[in-house]
Amino acid sequence: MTKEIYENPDLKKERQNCPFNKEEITNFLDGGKEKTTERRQLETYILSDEQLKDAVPMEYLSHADKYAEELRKSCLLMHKLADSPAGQVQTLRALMGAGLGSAILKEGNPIALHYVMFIPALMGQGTVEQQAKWLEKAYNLNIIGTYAQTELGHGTFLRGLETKATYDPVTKEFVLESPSLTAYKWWPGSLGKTANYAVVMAQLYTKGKCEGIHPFMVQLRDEETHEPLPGILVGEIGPKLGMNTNDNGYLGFDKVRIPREQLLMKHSQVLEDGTYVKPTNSKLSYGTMVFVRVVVCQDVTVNLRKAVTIATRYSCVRRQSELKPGDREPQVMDYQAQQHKLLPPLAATFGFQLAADHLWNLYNTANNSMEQGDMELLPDLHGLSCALKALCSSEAANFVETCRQSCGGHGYMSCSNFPRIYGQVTAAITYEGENTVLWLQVARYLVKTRKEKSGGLSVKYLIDEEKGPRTVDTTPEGIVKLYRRVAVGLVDIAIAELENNSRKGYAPHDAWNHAAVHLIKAAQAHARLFVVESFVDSLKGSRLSAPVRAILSQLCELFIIYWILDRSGDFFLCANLKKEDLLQLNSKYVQLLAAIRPQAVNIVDSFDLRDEILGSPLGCWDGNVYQRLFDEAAKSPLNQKNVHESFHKYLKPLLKSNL
Ligand SMILES: CCC/C=C/C(=O)SCCNC(=O)CCNC(=O)[C@H](O)C(C)(C)COP(=O)([O-])OP(=O)([O-])OC[C@H]1O[C@@H](n2cnc3c(N)ncnc32)[C@H](O)[C@@H]1OP(=O)([O-])[O-]
Ligand SMILES: Cc1cc2nc3c(=O)[nH]c(=O)nc-3n(C[C@H](O)[C@H](O)[C@H](O)COP(=O)(O)OP(=O)(O)OC[C@H]3O[C@@H](n4cnc5c(N)ncnc54)[C@H](O)[C@@H]3O)c2cc1C
Repeated sequence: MTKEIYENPDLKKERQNCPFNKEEITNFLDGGKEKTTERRQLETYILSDEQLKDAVPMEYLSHADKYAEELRKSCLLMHKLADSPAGQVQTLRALMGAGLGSAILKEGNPIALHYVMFIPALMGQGTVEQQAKWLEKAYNLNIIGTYAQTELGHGTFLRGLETKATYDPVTKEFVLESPSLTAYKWWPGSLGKTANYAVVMAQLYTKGKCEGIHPFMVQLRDEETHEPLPGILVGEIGPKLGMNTNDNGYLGFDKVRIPREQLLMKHSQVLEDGTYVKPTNSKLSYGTMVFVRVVVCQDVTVNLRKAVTIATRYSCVRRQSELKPGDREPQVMDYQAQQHKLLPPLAATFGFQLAADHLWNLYNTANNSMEQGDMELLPDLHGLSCALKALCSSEAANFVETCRQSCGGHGYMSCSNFPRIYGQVTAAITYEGENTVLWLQVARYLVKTRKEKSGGLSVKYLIDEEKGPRTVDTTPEGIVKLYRRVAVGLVDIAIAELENNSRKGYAPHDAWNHAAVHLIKAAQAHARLFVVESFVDSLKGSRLSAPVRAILSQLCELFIIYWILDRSGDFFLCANLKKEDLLQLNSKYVQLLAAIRPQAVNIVDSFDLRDEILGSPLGCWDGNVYQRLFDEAAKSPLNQKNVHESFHKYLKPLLKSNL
């Protein structure tokens, strides 16, 4: 006899008469039918392993036990790599990302940095010989590494890092030193307890001169005992807002000697006699960060998809208040206010993914040409990776918090999974370049392009002036033009501010600092333009069935209007927008909310996120929210006995004390 599968009647209704093929959207997001099949096989392979399941929710474990438990699962996952149906590379990608990996390693993967930064740093910064020496060991997990750059005193300002690597031509070694407390490395993931090697970024001194920061391969711990090597002072930095089992650590050096060959010398070298050989571009040593910024865009998008799926399903199960006097309480999703909270982030997941795909393609093209010595694409790659990393992470963090709020009190439970998702997304605002700092990097590129009339593909619009009348057209293509005018207009305002500051007698650096508010606005408008343009163009170019195209076009239109309504001042200022245009866009926006509302559950279903990946009683496919919340509460250690021992110790004496 087959067991009947429960499905909440409201969700069941939402799923009836879906006008589009959900599987087609799933394939579109996965990058093809075969990719979907592979992903599903991999998920079944990993998620069906009983040893990878948690005996108790992580929240109830101590800080140290959480780490040990996540490390246990992480190592087990590595053992499973060899037999994975998706092949090692695909499996690793899935396990390191915010999707499948987070279903198992909920609090953070203690060996993530090995794959996300250590191996990419070896590949991007090491010579062929150095790669031959360390890469195989790294792939075989004979060594586990991290990327140690940030210090207690400096994260953003890399030129200010204090760790010193001084070349000694007599012994042909570098001497690593942390000259002060603020020179201690602070933050690198996996550094606290897991890694035994690190790529360490340090100021290179040779022949009495500082040549700036360079990457060094450094062994931190004994390969057998795991004890720190002499002169290495290493530990964990303690609990954080999220990602608590990433064992972020600290690291100091007390005159640690390493052979000359451990400077990663792909781009610059120190010869035996101490002669320094410069790289073709001084920023090539920043390459590992560029790679991770590209990956972050994809990661925060997957996290946003999870948050939106949880909030959307819950909002269709949850009934509250009275919409029509005397009627049954409505699904909270039927309030326009709730649609306004959830449908823009739902649409954003598509916009961000399509922009992130463009960035990934640019990364690969630029990297291939840089391997041939051609650096032409580097400024555009740096500009776009900073712009999209900053935009996707900050918007996603705000959207995730809105999703949490949209679930009322239950969204505040740890088991809702919002705290973890938020902890991960908001971290991405800070790591890999704090967003404000990245916006200012983008602005530097925009101002330079506009003034010098030269720049890469992503900023071409700043060189080619718009021709023809500046009318307001509210078709998607017309709206892209409005965004373009805003981006150009805000760059011009920032430049005017810079010039104004110069006229006031400010030195260039002061003129820049006093124009920061305008510069950041311009950079944000540029990033938004890129996302909006990618969204509109990608839909035009893709081979989609009419029903799928129809729903994705509605989402696209909703999203690009949402941002205009959100920042209408910029559009009045720079794009000729009039009150009537805004009112027209406003009414189009609310019509779109109503038009998309009936398909919200079907759209999130098409993300095809398994319950284990969502990790939330509020977002499960079956909508059995209340029972699942109760089941979660039953796991609390406080519910294992009717009376807790602390009652006898503390509360009872107080109750009897007649205060
Ligand atoms: C899972 C995640 C774990 C997390 C890990 C981490 O967080 S790891 C830690 C992550 N930590 C961080 O992310 C730290 C964030 N901080 C930084 O990345 C840098 O200190 C900086 C970029 C803010 C400034 O650097 P600066 O003072 O050296 O530079 P400047 O401003 O004087 O500009 C000079 C020129 O260089 C150009 N240029 C700059 N960068 C790049 C690049 N990557 N590529 C190419 N070009 C680049 C720039 O455009 C400009 O060009 P122009 O106009 O002259 O043609
Ligand atoms: C979860 C997590 C994981 C991390 N993992 C790693 C890792 O694996 N390896 C590693 O090396 N590091 C890692 N980091 C460190 C991270 O890269 C830095 O924290 C980040 O680059 C910001 O630097 P900071 O902490 O020095 O901030 P600060 O630069 O001190 O920022 C403080 C404030 O000053 C502002 N500010 C700074 N400079 C400017 C400026 N020029 N103009 C205007 N405003 C400015 C910032 O916007 C911010 O508001 C991690 C951090 C986190 C949170």
